[in-house]
Amino acid sequence: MTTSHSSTAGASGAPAVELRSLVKTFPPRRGSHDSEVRAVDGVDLRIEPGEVVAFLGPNGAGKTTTLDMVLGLTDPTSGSAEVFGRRPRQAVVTGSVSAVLQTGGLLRDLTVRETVRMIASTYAVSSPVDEVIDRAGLRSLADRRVSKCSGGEQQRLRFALALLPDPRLLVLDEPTAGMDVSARRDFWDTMHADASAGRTVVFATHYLEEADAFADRIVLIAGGRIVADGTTAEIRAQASGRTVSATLPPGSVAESVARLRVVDGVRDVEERGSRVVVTAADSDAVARLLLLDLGGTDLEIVTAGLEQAFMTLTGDSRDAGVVLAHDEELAR
Ligand SMILES: Nc1ncnc2c1ncn2[C@@H]1O[C@H](COP(=O)(O)OP(=O)(O)OP(=O)(O)O)[C@@H](O)[C@H]1O
Repeated sequence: MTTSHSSTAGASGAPAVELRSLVKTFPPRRGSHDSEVRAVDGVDLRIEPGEVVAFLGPNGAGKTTTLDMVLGLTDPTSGSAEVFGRRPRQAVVTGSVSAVLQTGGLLRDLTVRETVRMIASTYAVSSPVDEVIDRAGLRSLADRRVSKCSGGEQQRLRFALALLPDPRLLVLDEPTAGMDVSARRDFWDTMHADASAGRTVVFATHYLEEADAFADRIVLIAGGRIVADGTTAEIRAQASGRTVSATLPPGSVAESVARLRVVDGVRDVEERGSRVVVTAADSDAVARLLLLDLGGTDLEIVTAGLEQAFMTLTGDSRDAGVVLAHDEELAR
């Protein structure tokens, strides 16, 4: 299959996306005493043509607001966003960038093919309808009404629509939210095939494994800032270390936690009832202290995985909606 987009090189050699000191604030909610919300708080980022980049972060991290500025849907409070060296709105108008958003935009009574044909007719130049349907993996569903398509199939249809202008940059904001594992896998299989043709792809996700499996590069966002940026392996290395946990004698936890916190190389000490979980560079020293001095039992030492790295870098985001569970099927 051939594609006509020339995403491996920007026309002027410009990066696909360049964000400089990007800030977006929102006023406090009416009647609230809170201060303004700094949704994006000084983001500098350069994405080269052809990269596949995941924005990974917990709820409220600032992913959507950042992508909205890349798409020209909202203006920065300060700083700048450029797409292939242009202002985002110009890039959208010329078809250099398009987006797959989570909701909206589909008419329930049209079929899949009718939908693609209708949107294609709004572009001055568009990819052929049947080619786009094929590329989005929709050939067998082309005559199905949108209302009869599953959530995952409707997302593939939105993907097909985003492909129509043959954009050099495709932006996807949590494209698989609400899909089950098998629908997510199907969606990413389709995306993999398309991205291998050299298109630049930037997507936001809560799913660690999705970022790991699909992106070349992960940009970890928390509190409106980039807290890590690199390949999965690099991110793991940035937060390398081991987790040592043990059960402590009743009544001794608070004192032991205080002692553990001041040990050289200890990054984090967490209390879980009578157990403590310590993240440290030197796990042997911590294990010795726990067993010999603090009366610890049931010792466990675990090498930090990507999940631990994520929590170390963002602060524990488990409650904020980041999906840390492994989906082995996705990570093929
Ligand atoms: N229009 C708005 N008015 C006020 N606050 C907003 C607005 N849009 C976003 N925010 C706030 O900005 C912060 C960042 O939100 P954003 O939607 O960018 O995060 P996110 O990382 O995409 O989160 P999620 O994964 O939950 O979609 C949040 O605190 C959010 O409540």
